[in-house]
Amino acid sequence: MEYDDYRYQTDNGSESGQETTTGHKPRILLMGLQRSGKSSIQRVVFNKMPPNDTLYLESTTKIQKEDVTRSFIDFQVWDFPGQINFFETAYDSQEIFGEVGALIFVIDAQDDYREAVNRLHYTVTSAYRVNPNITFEVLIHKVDGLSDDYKIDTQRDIQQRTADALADAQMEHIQLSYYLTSIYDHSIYEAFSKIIQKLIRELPTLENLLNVLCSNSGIDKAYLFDTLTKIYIATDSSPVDMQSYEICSDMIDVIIDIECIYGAQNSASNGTTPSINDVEEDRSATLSSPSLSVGNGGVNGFGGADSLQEQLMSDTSVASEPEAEASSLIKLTNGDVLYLREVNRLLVLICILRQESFEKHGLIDYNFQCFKEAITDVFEFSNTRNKLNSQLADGNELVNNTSE
Ligand SMILES: Nc1nc2c(ncn2[C@@H]2O[C@H](COP(=O)(O)OP(=O)(O)OP(=O)(O)O)[C@@H](O)[C@H]2O)c(=O)[nH]1
Repeated sequence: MEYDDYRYQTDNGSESGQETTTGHKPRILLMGLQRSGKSSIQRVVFNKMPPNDTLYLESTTKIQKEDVTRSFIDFQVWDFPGQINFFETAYDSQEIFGEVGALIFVIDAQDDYREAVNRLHYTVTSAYRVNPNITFEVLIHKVDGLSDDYKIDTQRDIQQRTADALADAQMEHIQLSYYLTSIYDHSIYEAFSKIIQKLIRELPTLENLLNVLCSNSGIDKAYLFDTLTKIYIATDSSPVDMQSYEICSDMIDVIIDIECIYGAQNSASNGTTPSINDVEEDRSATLSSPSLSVGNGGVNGFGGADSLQEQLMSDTSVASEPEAEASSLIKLTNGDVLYLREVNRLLVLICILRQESFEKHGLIDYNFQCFKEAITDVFEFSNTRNKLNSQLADGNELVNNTSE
């Protein structure tokens, strides 16, 4: 099974599999006023840029299109320059907005946001006229500098102004979702997780599978993460609390760092299996059969964290590597256990459970194998359906061309 088989196609804009037939990937647009933080968000979430480095980003002058690769989430992110109006007749708005999955509008909450709200209204109503299937998402961004009360007030005010403007334009049926975000904490990943989940056709099935896994294995909370972006693509139906999400997301970083130091690649070259079962962190982390990294190069000692991220971004050999499975266990001082299992090279499952429940880990492992097989079936099925849809659409195109 190649890793491409696990990638999703969005449902948006087509039951007919439009994205596949045109060869275009589903798009996520980042729009908003100048300096609102669009490029920073793109770099931090998808290119692993440290948040502080965004201080030196230059203003975007034309649309920056980027394919997200080596990720389960197979799409394009378009970063728009804030100063240009893309609904003017000089631009082909059908071409830009026709196939969009989500339009994310970024508002700088540390600035006077009245102009941004006007632009949001204009953008949403104009894009909706071109493509009513777009999901509209509003990031009330840079909230790191704001008090909790002020954050809530700002969100309420922006929501109210936007709702009033849409009502005046008799377009109150347009749905907008709001998120308070910052690149300096997990809120931006949490927001993207929710945004991406709306575009995943298989989400209800994934949630059901996670519910079954949790209830049969004594797991309190389970997240299915895209390893590269740390976006969770599904979770079970128990409520998500920021703390559990943050700790699971941090676990990915811990494992990648450990993998980077003790990783499998160098032992692959000398033919031995790395034995790192006794890696003692202060939280007693154990890691077995590590393969979370997707690089093929050597391990670069303690300076390796960056190089692993680089490998993550640059390696092209991932698809041809044989599948191996990473797992990891971190015991927390409060008696909880974090348990990570690699589903495939792009996805990891991270569970939170009580230490007593983990004593039956044979059962958990067995249930995980069933879960993994079910996930594989779901994506194989989706993949086959996408291919069929694409062949059907190609056939229709051929018929149309011949009849012309
Ligand atoms: N405090 C804070 N600053 C942020 C955050 N996100 C971005 N910034 C800063 O905002 C400034 C502008 O960010 P950019 O990403 O260049 O903004 P942009 O929207 O792409 O701007 P244009 O390309 O001109 O349209 C940079 O100095 C960032 O460091 C955030 O979450 N919090």
